[in-house]
Amino acid sequence: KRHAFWETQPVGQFKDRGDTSFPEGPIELPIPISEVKQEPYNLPNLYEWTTCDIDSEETCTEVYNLLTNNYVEDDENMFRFNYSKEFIRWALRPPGYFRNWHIGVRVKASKKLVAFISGVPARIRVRDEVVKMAEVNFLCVHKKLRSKRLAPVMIKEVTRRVHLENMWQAAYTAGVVLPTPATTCQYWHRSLNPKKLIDVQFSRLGARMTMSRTIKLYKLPGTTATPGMRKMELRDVPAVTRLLRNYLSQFVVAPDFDEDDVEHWLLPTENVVDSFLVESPETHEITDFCSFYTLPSTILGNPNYSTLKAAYSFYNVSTRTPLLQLINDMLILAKQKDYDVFNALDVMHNENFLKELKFGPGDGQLHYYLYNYRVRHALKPSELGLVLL
Ligand SMILES: COc1cccc(CC(=N)NC(=O)c2cccnc2OC2CCNCC2)c1
Repeated sequence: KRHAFWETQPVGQFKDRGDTSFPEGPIELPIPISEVKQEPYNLPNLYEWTTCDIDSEETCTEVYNLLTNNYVEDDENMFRFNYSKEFIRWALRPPGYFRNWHIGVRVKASKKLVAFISGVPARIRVRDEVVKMAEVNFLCVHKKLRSKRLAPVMIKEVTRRVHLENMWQAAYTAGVVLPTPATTCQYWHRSLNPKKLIDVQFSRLGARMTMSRTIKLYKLPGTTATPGMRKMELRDVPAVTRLLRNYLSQFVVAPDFDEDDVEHWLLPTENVVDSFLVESPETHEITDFCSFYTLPSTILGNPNYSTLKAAYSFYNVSTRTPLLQLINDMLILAKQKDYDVFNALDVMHNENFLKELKFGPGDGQLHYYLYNYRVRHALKPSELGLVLL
């Protein structure tokens, strides 16, 4: 039965789509915390819940190894996301995070970690309402334990723990269609190292294209073009927060970032997140901002390469520098740091640069979901100002 689980949940149901009688907003109302189930859901007998303390080197390594061997692969099973340990620590410890939202499942007998799901708190604005939500991510069940219906009970357990913190909405993404996408995005890739991308079959040589012609097509200047472009520093947090809040205010769904959020999510962290800004050489005003996060992929079964070094567009704001020039400079910086590919979704204003800067469409879509929050009709990607990791 398709979506047997999701038809039991407070999410927009396919059968209700287009029915404008439903108001936009929460589907179920909050209940008193005392009425929330106080004890964890039952797991199949052989398994037990565990809270993963990712500050612990040992436990963080267990989560890293589980994801490295069992997390999301592309449609052709040629690549698997390979989030680094420092990325996992960054992703799971934003301001106000809850340790017990980092939920693992262990085999009782061996204590082996065989599944994981996480939530982090976020303030997400939907139109003119700021809603406290959990961003749920990294749902992973060991390959050997698939179709044991572990995922539904893990989703119910993270939901229960979110309810205990008096939060009633969540945001998540998936490559599969579930009831019911708030937005469906297309992903795009910009080759930085076309020879490697073709060798590992991430890309194909275009028709009537030679390798040398392809390398020339994607060649970038060695240095950036924008005067005053530099890495973001701690002292820039107030100005970047102002710039970003103003930019994000135009989208239907977007994070309601404050300075603590900007410091956590956007201050550069080596091999995790890179962010750059343009400081006007005349006025010293911060006029533009761009950022990407680092998410390598394991290359499955290639004799010459084991890792694809990928950058993912994060938040970009151009108020003075032309968007094309700002993003092209970010591509140049990523190439300087030896990234193989730069990925982006067609969210926010990204469609204004994708084709121009030689991004090619990916072969899949990323669906965004809101839990217990109905949006009248699916948003256009350009109305979405939220990038999940
Ligand atoms: C290249 O290696 C891959 C390894 C696993 C899956 C995919 C395809 C894919 N599913 N890509 C995306 O979901 C994607 C493409 C462009 C931008 N962000 C993305 O996903 C982000 C956001 C959602 N969580 C995963 C990372 C590619």
